[in-house]
Amino acid sequence: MASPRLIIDNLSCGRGERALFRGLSLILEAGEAARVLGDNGSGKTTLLRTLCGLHAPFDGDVQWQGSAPAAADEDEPILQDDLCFVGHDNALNGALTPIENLDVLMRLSGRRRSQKHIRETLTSLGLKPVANRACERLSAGQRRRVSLARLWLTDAPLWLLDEPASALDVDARAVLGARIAEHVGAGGLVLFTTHEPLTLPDLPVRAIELTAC
Ligand SMILES: Nc1ncnc2c1ncn2[C@@H]1O[C@H](COP(=O)(O)OP(=O)(O)OP(=O)(O)O)[C@@H](O)[C@H]1O
Repeated sequence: MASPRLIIDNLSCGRGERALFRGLSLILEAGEAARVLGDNGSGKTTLLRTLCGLHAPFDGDVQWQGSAPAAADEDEPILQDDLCFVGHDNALNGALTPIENLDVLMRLSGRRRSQKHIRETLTSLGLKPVANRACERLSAGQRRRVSLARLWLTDAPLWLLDEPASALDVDARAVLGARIAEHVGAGGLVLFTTHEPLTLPDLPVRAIELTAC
């Protein structure tokens, strides 16, 4: 099987009728990480959501594993099996525990993970004491860690991460940075945004600047 590759060709994106950026082209190969740069409101989240198929691009083309992402209004699952999207929001149900939330999120991405595996992952991220507590009763940083735990549970090659370090303390940011570097070192691809300091050890990171319309 060919190496995974994300191709973005002359992409223009926006919200509603309003275009935000134009002319974005990028080829992200296996073993590469790229950071999307731009001011608040420049369209970084819109870009990542478009790449997932949650919005249709205004113009241009996106290819992942040789095909365009599923359109948001199709009956098929929006998230493809071979990408992991961690959005700005944590996508957690406040009434469910971290274990229950991760069970659901992994199933939605086409994977099943045992409770034991999920519990061990949460423990490794310092979340053992809250693993059975409703997520609405967790701190902001704890909720972000729960959401990011998917990065230890998924085997998807492409990660799209929107502000993954938000609400994380220094130690958790270091753990996240090491996990991203490990994934890329193993041939994964990561496209991320961040306003927080995020160090990726020994990893060259390409910079992608959005050009405002
Ligand atoms: N649901 C929505 N409907 C209409 N416009 C939206 C919606 N969500 C965001 N926008 C607008 O789209 C623009 C781009 O938003 P986006 O979230 O992509 O920016 P961003 O670069 O990720 O910003 P930040 O750095 O603040 O996270 C903003 O002007 C925002 O007001």
